[in-house]
Amino acid sequence: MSTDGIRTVEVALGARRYPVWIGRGLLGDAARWRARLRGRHALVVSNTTVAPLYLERVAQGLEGLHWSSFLLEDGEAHKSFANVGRVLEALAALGATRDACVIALGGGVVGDLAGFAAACWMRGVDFVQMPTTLLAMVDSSVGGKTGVNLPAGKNLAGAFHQPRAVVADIDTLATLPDREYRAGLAEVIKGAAIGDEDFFAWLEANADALAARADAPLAEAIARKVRYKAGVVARDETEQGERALLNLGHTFGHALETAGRYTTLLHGEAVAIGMLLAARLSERLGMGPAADTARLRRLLVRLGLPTGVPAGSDPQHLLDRMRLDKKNTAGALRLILWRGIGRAEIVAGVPEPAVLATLEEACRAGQRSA
Ligand SMILES: O=C(O)C(=O)C[C@@H](O)[C@H](O)[C@H](O)COP(=O)(O)O
Repeated sequence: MSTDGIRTVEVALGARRYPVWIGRGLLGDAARWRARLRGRHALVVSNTTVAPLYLERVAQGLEGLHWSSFLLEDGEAHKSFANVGRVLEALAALGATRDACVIALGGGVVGDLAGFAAACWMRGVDFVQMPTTLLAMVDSSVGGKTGVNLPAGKNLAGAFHQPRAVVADIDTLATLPDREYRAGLAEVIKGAAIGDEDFFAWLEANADALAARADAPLAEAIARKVRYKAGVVARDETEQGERALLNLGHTFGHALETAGRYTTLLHGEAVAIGMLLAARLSERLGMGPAADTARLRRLLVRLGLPTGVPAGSDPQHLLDRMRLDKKNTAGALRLILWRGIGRAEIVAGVPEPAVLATLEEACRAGQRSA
């Protein structure tokens, strides 16, 4: 950590390496991030919830540039192709040239969509991530996965396009609703569950402090998760191997999100449920110890996250959704399973009957608790 309390994690991608700055007051610290903007045009993409709170702070740093803003409606349901088209129209209206920069000010939806628009405009211009949710800070803003949802599934269209910088201003979390904050903690837990048992134990020890948003543990949790993810991305930028591990809980989670038309569960909530389903499936396949599933469940519950599928979920429908996951190969499910805390594994050819049985069991339990 530097003397001003800002932590820097570097995503080491050679000539395209970039910093993730984590700390307080960063949106107003234009001297730092403005240096990452190359040209004279900037388009700030945000949403109708975040812009009234933070757009002005960013705007002060854009003085002297030719810039404008484009606001989305808030929510995952707006991460659509139609809205990418609208962002591209806004870039055209701005007269943005190839050295323009798109600034994503908001959560994961804003970041993914704005990044995808940046990847498309004139075949690719710079973008800077300014995440304002915990989930975006610890996960979606880092690593260059951009894209949109289709009615058929989550994130089915997109591009790898790395940002020029990630500006994670922890002050913005002060206005984040509790439900969204907890959803972000799911992505923190995920990192530990995949590959860092010590971090998992640290999360258990600090769960109450994190639930209360205590300053120091929160900054530490963000930095640890970002450091973990940055390492994976640097080793496997385009998910040819190891990076797929970051998808723990996502195949189940994406199916749940899509089945609920992106309105029932927040992404982090779906990931929490999905991780538990992956753990239960691993148990069923004789891979993961039941004690670790229970430990994962306890931590999720302590941090206020859901652990059961929504009432009315249909197992066969969820399985059908899972067949369209990007990790699959022709005719075979490829899932992230685990051998216990800190030991996730990529498993190809997962038998569908076992997946269906896991879903059926979860849906029966969901029915009982409805
Ligand atoms: O960065 C990654 O790689 C991840 O898988 C992180 C996920 O948590 C994130 O939700 C990601 O956007 C999902 O990617 P997808 O490839 O499953 O659509």
